[in-house]
Amino acid sequence: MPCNTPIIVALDFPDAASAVAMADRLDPAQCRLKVGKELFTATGPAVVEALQDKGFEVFLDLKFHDIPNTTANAVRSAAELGVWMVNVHAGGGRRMMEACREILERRSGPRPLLTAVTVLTSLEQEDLQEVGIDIEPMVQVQRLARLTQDCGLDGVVCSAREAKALRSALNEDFKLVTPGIRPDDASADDQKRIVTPRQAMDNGSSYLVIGRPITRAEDPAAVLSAILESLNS
Ligand SMILES: O=C(O)c1cc(=O)[nH]c(=O)n1[C@@H]1O[C@H](COP(=O)(O)O)[C@@H](O)[C@H]1O
Repeated sequence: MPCNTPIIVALDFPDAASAVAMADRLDPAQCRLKVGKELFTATGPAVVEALQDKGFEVFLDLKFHDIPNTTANAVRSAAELGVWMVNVHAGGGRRMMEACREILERRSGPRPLLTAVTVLTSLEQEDLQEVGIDIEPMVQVQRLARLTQDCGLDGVVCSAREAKALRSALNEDFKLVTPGIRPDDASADDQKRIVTPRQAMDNGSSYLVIGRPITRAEDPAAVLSAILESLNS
């Protein structure tokens, strides 16, 4: 059954067994799943296939950032896995992002959505300053989002705090993928630019990436259902 909700559950687990056990508690009609660096480094592509076999669409979140040739070939390898979405860092620049889009266009078969991370949701202004970026996160996100759209990618990963401003500045179908989502009663953990699920949707997010508030809950399916309900109320 195709998934028609905006929720992407981040499976940040150290091994395939834990990730698959979590997937078994979730419903592919209610969410997509995200495989990131921890899980993929530990297990390789097998876990992606196992999750797909259970009916889930998978966002392969490896945030590629390298020279254009290396990154584009990595994106092609991700596409060969049949994933629904793959991402790169917008900071890799125009030539890198264009090479990634072009390699997907040249390939036959289903094309994953290609998105670019703008400014990580764990960063705030002081963190940017320390790495030589003397502007507010919002300004840097807007700059990188415009560049990403210009390079022909499908969307960006950003905080839902920035989604409202981006939604009005970018094409209607440009995807805004927003992690750093926290229901009112949840701990922020290491996230800084956080937003509630409902507010994120009201701000114009296309997809909400949610990890620990669901995966560390005693009853992950119940938390997911409550979040979905909060979006409909
Ligand atoms: O690309 C991402 O998914 C991502 C980008 C970003 O700016 N911030 C961010 O938290 N993420 C990912 O989103 C997930 C958030 O997980 P929780 O903080 O547990 O909800 C993690 O898997 C992060 O790797």
